[in-house]
Amino acid sequence: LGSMSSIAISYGEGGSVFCGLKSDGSHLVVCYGSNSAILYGTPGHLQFIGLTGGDGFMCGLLMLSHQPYCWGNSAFIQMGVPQPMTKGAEYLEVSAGDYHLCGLRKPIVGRRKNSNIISSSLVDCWGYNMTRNFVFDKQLHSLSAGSEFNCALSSKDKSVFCWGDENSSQVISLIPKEKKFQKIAAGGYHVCGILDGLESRVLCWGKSLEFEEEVTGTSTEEKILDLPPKEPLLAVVGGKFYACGIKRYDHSAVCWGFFVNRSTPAPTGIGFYDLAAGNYFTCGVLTGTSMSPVCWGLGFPASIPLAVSPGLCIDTPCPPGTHELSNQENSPCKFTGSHICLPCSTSCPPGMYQKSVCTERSDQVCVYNCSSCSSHDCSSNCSSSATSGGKEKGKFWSLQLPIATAEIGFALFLVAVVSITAALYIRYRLRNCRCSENDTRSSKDSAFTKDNGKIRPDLDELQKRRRARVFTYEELEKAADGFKEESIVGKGSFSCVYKGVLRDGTTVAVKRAIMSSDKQKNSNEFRTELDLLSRLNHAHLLSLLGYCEECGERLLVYEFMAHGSLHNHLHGKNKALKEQLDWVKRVTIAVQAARGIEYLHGYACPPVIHRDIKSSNILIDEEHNARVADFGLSLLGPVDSGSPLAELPAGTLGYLDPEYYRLHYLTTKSDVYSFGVLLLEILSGRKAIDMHYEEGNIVEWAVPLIKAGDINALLDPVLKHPSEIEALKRIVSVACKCVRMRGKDRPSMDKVTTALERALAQLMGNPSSEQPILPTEVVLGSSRMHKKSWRIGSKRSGSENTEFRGGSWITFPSVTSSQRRKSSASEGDVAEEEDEGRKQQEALRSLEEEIGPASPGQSLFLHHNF
Ligand SMILES: Nc1ncnc2c1ncn2[C@@H]1O[C@H](COP(=O)(O)OP(=O)(O)OP(=O)(O)O)[C@@H](O)[C@H]1O
Repeated sequence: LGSMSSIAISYGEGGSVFCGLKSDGSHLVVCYGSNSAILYGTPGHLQFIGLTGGDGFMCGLLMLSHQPYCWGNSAFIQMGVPQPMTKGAEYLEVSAGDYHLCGLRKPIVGRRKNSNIISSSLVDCWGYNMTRNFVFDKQLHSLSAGSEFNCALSSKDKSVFCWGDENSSQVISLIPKEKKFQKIAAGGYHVCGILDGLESRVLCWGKSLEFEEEVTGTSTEEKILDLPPKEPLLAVVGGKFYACGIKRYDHSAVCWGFFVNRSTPAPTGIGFYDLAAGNYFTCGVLTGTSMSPVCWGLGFPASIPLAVSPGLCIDTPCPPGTHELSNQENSPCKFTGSHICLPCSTSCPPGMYQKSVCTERSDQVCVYNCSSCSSHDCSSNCSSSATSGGKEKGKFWSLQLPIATAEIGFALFLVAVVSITAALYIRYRLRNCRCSENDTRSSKDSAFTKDNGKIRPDLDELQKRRRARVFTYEELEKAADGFKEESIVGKGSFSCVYKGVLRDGTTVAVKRAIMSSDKQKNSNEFRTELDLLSRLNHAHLLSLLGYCEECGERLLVYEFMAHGSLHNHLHGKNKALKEQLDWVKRVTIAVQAARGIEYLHGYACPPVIHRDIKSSNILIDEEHNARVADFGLSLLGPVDSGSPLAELPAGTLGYLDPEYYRLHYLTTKSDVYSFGVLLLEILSGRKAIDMHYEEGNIVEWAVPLIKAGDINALLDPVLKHPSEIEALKRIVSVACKCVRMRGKDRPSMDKVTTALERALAQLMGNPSSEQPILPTEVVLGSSRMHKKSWRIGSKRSGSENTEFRGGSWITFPSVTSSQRRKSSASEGDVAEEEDEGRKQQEALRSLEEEIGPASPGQSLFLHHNF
């Protein structure tokens, strides 16, 4: 509803969405909220001049073509560039009502002077019985759409002109005659305008106001009525049955009209640059440098983490009565000569007087008249400014300093008490997370003994407790041969990895953090990795043996993985390595990696989200077993995947969950997406991002192939197709589900693991899907931490769960694979999987998930790894 702006709202049954132009001057749009059709349809790569929203859809005016472009869902308007579109038509403004969109055309240049046409306006509308070209014999501006009608201001006499469905709105017959307006805003069934002149009073009319009688006469529990403010306003917007405005003197928001009872009121004490209204809620951009959006009312999007542009960028000088948005280091208008114009405040609040007038560059400044203070704000402001100068200052401080110091001291004490209590509580809660009895060791059981004054690890104890050993720098330097270039086995973004041999002959990998300017980041990642790795124990997670933190050096010591990373096998220079990785080995690696991740998600308490699942973090040991490595970015996740962490995106592009990087929703399903990319990489042998392909992103490349049933084009050409091609199809289907756009539509890791295990069994010539899952050690002959008691066809007892090692503060319940299967089976997964096997081909074709990762062209993808 309302006029085009840098921010817009969509509402309706599909959910509420707030969209705004980014505050970085890119003119790109970003949206938050709950209507997935809008969120996933947001054209992140298109630049817009301004935005407008309706019921279930959002539209913007494209910077390049000056034509509207809509996304979301509407039964009345075609999404994309609305049709029919007059060839070459260009628009100055667009505005959306509930089910329609109108655009005010640019005046056509080159017409004869004095012809009537020059003072005409062309308005094109689409949707709700309005799809036609309107020609009005007056020049119009400030187009503003209500539910089922439109209004605009006449440039000549500043009068209001409206058209559309008069029956529902009755705004046309009620237009106040001979009134001049600076601005107007159409709402559901009413229009509000700011009257021309210094008073800047608001005047509203329309059918919405008839509700006054209904409301006052009936239950005030249901609706609340507020009358329009008397103060001068800067801006006005219209909701369904209400309107909101920005007050001239303090930029605060005020709303009037009818509100459903549970609506939150407009926030007080804060100023706004601009507002946008939906049906029952309003959002505004806060004044100051934060430019953060804030919403109120009913049913608004819960959290909007990103700053947005506070206005439209124009390239003409700011008109009288407005001033340029100044002193912004990161101006929202990057194009030369373009700027945002904000209305001048014309009067000062009571008790204040104008210190300087509004200029083109800055707004007026109001200060308190200290000689006649009558409000608390004035007194406190005047006393602080008075005491801030001359002798008074010294006196003030001599009186205030001890009080301030005492206050600060008390505050610090309080913070310390609260922090300690919180820390103790968290520790207590985490202890309660433990399910294993082994964890309840006394802290006196130190794993370290004193040897000649130096702390030395008690290896037996360490082995039992699986705690990290503390190494000296000297020890590790020696082990890694002085950290010479020749000892390097790999490099990451924040570290170099060296091969080393400890004094006892153990071959280790020493990960040495590269000192970057962002020391805090390094340090945080180091500690996260250390904390997590020293506590997590699983056959398919890389074991941390110890660490060293001396003189600013941070080193982690891991088991050495003789065969390097999966990335190196699949994409390294040595082509033979890739060929050696046959289908059984590849799928085994996938199963093992899945088991490691499943353990992080399902068996640790609280769950751990890896956040950086990718082929270079899947390492392969001497016996070709896969281990998930690199917990530098890991987070302890929410207990259920339905409560996402609002985290800023981190990870490796190409593997990043779109929901995570677009909406900052981080759940265990973000790892599932990355794992899906990894599966596609294993199946196809191509990199996650590969600019040699037309579709640089593997998901964009693979999913259409899968949907078309062209599995042959997907599978790595280096390997011959296995006789059990159905097994690979099963994995292809799993991968496709993992990379679904919505996290909630992706399977959980335990389901992924079960499906992969079945596929592996099938691939190895075991056709029965009833067959128990093949343990890794049988496939690859590993002796590491596994019992080899299992044989194909044998039954496995619940106590034979040897995959999970030792306990720790993160709980690892003794759940066996078979138990896992049972629990899955209870959810009907087994049946689903079997069914899936039969309907494989059919399912592949009917995959309807909307796949749309960010295009590789986006700068986002220009990442170090590729
Ligand atoms: N324990 C290990 N044994 C053998 N090689 C290893 C080991 N750990 C890491 N490497 C090698 O070092 C490389 C770099 O590892 P590292 O974890 O530092 O970075 P990365 O995960 O590849 O990248 P980034 O840190 O940017 O995510 C790995 O790809 C792997 O080839």
